[in-house]
Amino acid sequence: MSPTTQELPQETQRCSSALAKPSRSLSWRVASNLFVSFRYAWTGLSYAFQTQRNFRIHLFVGTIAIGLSVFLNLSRVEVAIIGLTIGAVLTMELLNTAIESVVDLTVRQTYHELAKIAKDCAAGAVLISAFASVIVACFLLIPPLIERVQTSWF
Ligand SMILES: Nc1ncnc2c1ncn2[C@@H]1O[C@H](COP(=O)(O)OP(=O)(O)OP(=O)(O)O)[C@@H](O)[C@H]1O
Repeated sequence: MSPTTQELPQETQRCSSALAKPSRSLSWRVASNLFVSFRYAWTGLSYAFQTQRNFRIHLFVGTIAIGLSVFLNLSRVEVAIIGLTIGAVLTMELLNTAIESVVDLTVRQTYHELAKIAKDCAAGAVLISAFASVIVACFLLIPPLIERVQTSWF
């Protein structure tokens, strides 16, 4: 049987009532306007760039892929598809970093099976998106690249 409202611990009641409000009163700070929101988002991107080696690798490879697609005169749709896949990989990497931080905040340096599942699944999501982007790049970049090499060499 579920406990009545009076039986719930005070902290749980406080959290429940805070969650019911749209003001997000549980948050330590809420962005006051759109500009401030963008500044926080930039801080997150900058944190990921400085601390996550994989994020830097994906950004580097993505920049090469976009440069190559422009150099090879790919159609606008093809460049857009490549851009979307790069965006997906970087987004997954950021979400992976966010999940890692929340897990570390929750369990600190103790081993927990659920912490392992959360981190492994987040890492798996990055892997899937990276794998998909490699397939897309193979289909869209390799054939015109081979063609370009053949016409310039032979
Ligand atoms: N608190 C924990 N409890 C159980 N397993 C953990 C815990 N912390 C980390 N692990 C295991 O160690 C692995 C590596 O942890 P880490 O925090 O470096 O994540 P990661 O996804 O490999 O990091 P990155 O994306 O930066 O390479 C996790 O995938 C998970 O299997």
